[in-house]
Amino acid sequence: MVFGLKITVIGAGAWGTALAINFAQRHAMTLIADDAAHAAAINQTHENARYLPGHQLPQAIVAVAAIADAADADLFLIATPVAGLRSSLLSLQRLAPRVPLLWVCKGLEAGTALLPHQVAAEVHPGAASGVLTGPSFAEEVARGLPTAVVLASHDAAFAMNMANALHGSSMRIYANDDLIGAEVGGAVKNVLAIATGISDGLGLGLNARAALVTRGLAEITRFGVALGARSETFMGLTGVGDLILTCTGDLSRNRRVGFALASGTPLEQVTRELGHVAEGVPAAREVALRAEQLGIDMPITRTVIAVLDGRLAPSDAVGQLMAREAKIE
Ligand SMILES: NC(=O)C1=CN([C@@H]2O[C@H](COP(=O)(O)OP(=O)(O)OC[C@H]3O[C@@H](n4cnc5c(N)ncnc54)[C@H](O)[C@@H]3O)[C@@H](O)[C@H]2O)C=CC1
Ligand SMILES: O=C(CO)COP(=O)(O)O
Repeated sequence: MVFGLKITVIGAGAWGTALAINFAQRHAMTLIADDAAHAAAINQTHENARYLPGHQLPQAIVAVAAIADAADADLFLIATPVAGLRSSLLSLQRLAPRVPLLWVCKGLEAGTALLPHQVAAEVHPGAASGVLTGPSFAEEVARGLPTAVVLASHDAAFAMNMANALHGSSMRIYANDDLIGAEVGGAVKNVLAIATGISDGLGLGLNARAALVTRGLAEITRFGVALGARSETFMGLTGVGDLILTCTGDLSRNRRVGFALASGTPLEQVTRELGHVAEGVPAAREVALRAEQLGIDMPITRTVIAVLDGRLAPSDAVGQLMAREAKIE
């Protein structure tokens, strides 16, 4: 087998592990696990039982416990939640300041409301970088099912080179230079998946879900364009593509949060029992904050926050949206 790049994946959660399985067909993959015990378990069993149980990892994938143990890479893939992005970037800035990097997290940083590329610009501006994002459940990628995603970077040539390098028979990768649009689509669809989870959990029907998805797309587009994105990006994989997947696919953790809230489970218990990150929970407040600063109306996002904060019962949430005055579409 011919190996292309030496790739270090930072974060051996569900998504980092699934991407490592896919890319191991063409590249030499190292996974940074949570700790030494997690790395040892992955290396012994060739399975990541903590985050992606039931999927065999190719023997060639090696897990280690620290970035310093795998700093000699051609490419870094940051696969932590947004909450781990800044610290990962700081480590890379120190250990491998010129090595290209990609992130795959979807959200806005809690406390700063920054998009991932804005965090990267702050702490690690020296390396070529971008986001890999789009409609892609880890479970299906790990099974080798066909998936299409987008590699977006402000540097169009870098996006094309990386798309070519990572592209494979079960993962089609399109290049795009609308980094803002790609990141906004990925961040806000998680909030809307909580909304459709609530609606479906309450049994409000397919009409209500289609309304939430469509009006949600209008919300994403208004927000993204105000931040400098191109509106057509939201008609692509990272916009409507990921929105449909996450709002309707039962593999979505954010959708599952909505379902559990609809059944009356408190948020704290829902997130604890999930065992994985649900980025829509922290992102909702950051999106609303940024939208308010921009003067953008995001009623579905606002309603999701009211439910997350316990100020609005899930059973009243969709009714409240329906009760808004008639307006032009
Ligand atoms: N699972 C999926 O299907 C997909 C996930 N994503 C995105 O990828 C990112 C990671 O998601 P998953 O791997 O599914 O999450 P996960 O919950 O399965 O795993 C998260 C991993 O990051 C580590 N982590 C958690 N908080 C951290 C922090 N503050 N600093 C450093 N490391 C931390 C955990 O220990 C774990 O190894 C999220 O932003 C998610 O939205 C994107 C596409 C698909
Ligand atoms: O981003 C995803 C699919 O594209 C995964 O969504 P969840 O985090 O809701 O599972």
